Amino acid sequence: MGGHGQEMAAAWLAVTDHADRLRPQPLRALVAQPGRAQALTAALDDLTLDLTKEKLDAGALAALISLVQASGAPALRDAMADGKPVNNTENRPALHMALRGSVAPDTPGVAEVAAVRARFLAFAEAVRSGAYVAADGGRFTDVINIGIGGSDLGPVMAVRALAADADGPRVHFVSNVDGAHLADVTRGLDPARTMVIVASKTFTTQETMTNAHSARAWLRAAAGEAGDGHLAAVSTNLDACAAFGVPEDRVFGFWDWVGGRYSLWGAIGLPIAMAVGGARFERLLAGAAAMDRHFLEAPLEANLPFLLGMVGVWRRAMGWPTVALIPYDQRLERFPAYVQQLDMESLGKGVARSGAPLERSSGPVIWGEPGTNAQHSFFQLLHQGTDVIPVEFILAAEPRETMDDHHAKLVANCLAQSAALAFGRSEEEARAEMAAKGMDPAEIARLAPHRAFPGDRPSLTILHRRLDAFALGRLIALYEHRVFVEAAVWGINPFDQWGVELGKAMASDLLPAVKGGDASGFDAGTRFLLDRLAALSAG
Ligand SMILES: O=P(O)(O)OC[C@H]1O[C@H](O)[C@H](O)[C@@H](O)[C@@H]1O
Repeated sequence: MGGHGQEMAAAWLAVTDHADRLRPQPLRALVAQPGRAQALTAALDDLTLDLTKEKLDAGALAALISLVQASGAPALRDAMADGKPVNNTENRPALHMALRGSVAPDTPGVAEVAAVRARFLAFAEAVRSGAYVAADGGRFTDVINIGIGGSDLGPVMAVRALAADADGPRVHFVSNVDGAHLADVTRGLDPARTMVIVASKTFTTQETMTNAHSARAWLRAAAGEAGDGHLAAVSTNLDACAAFGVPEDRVFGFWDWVGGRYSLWGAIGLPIAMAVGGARFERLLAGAAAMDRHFLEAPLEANLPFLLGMVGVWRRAMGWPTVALIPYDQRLERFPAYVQQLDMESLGKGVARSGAPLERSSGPVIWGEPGTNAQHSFFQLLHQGTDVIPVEFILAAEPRETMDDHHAKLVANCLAQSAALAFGRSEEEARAEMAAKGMDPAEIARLAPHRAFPGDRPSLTILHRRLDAFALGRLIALYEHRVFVEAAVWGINPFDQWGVELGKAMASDLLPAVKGGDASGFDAGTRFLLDRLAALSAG
């Protein structure tokens, strides 16, 4: 697996040559080239990827396709779908596609997927319908999901994204070990009416277990031991769930071949099913499965995840280290946070699959907030700052809320931003505009440099018909597979996350000292902070 040295070196050289050729070419000129829409857009049904405002052209794209081919990414994709151990540092397959029916059912390890799905969807329906009731015989009105990382971000993102379809209990999320999180979520909730799902692949994560114990105490304070009937668990660690006091019939399992950040398609998705019901959850899976088919079958030049991956590789070749992800969709407000984990935990690596140091930059810094809000805060820097920050816009043609002309305004703003970033406004244009308003010439001269926009800032737009469960599933799977493509080209294993371990281990070591124990073994800086903390909390 992986590319062959010489072929890869030549393919990289071609890509960097194109990057050097295109870097000085203004987007104004590139976008005006004929045939750009044919060469730089692609679609899967209504889902459209517009790369016309990326600093790319057909020649650069062809070089990127050759690079992808030389890297062996298509063969690695097929190996993933076949259940081969593509997660080479943990010696296991990465079979999240099995959770939406996109791998052969006889693939080793996936036999239980459908049965577990049927169980957790039935449980969600029982809570929603009132067939499964609270200790006092009444219905559950609220659900709290306790989990962190992949056991939180997918569900919280999806539940917010699908708010238009929410017809079940209200679903809340607690992730942070900061007691403020649990306190703020439980304040105003009635423990007699609340179900708590403890979601943790390992069932050992400090934050989740701490919150789980406190939440169980909150339930028990209201209903005694019967409060335990309000608990459910999602984990691969069934013994630990039993030890925590959740009986088997309310424990929903998954498998070590699902990474946390790829797990919302299985039982980790229980809070989504609680909020919107099993039928919509199946639509979410169907949307992801449609993207899986496309990823597995479409030719590279028309394959959305491959194209998006190539753009990611291209941006690093151009020297741009960060990406702003800006959904023009309020309900996708947690999508950037979700993609942060998906992308940065997968691609934030400095060594290749072989363990050799990477020769090139790998995953970018991803960040973002929904538009139009972002326009009124950090877009200043995107337009006039000294760094080029590529933007990914996400936009639906149809709103879920038809309210006056809100949606037309949202759309106009999104299109305006990508055009403004690409084309800017020259100093001459700024001057002419001020002159047309009759401004004083000295004032025009003074302000022109401040009112000019350099432009030439790339972006892409992902457009779909409307945000529903199917479209959301498709969009998430698009980003999942894009990460896979980038990892394959850079030669990274995207399925491990050893980089989160060190801080966890140090936190365990520090806990006794924070509680007042011996701190002499720690470094001087840490001892200073421990002393200050002790002084401040005492005083
Ligand atoms: O589901 P859990 O085992 O509680 O893990 C929760 C999260 O914590 C880990 O440290 C990883 O960084 C994440 O990939 C994971 O999703």
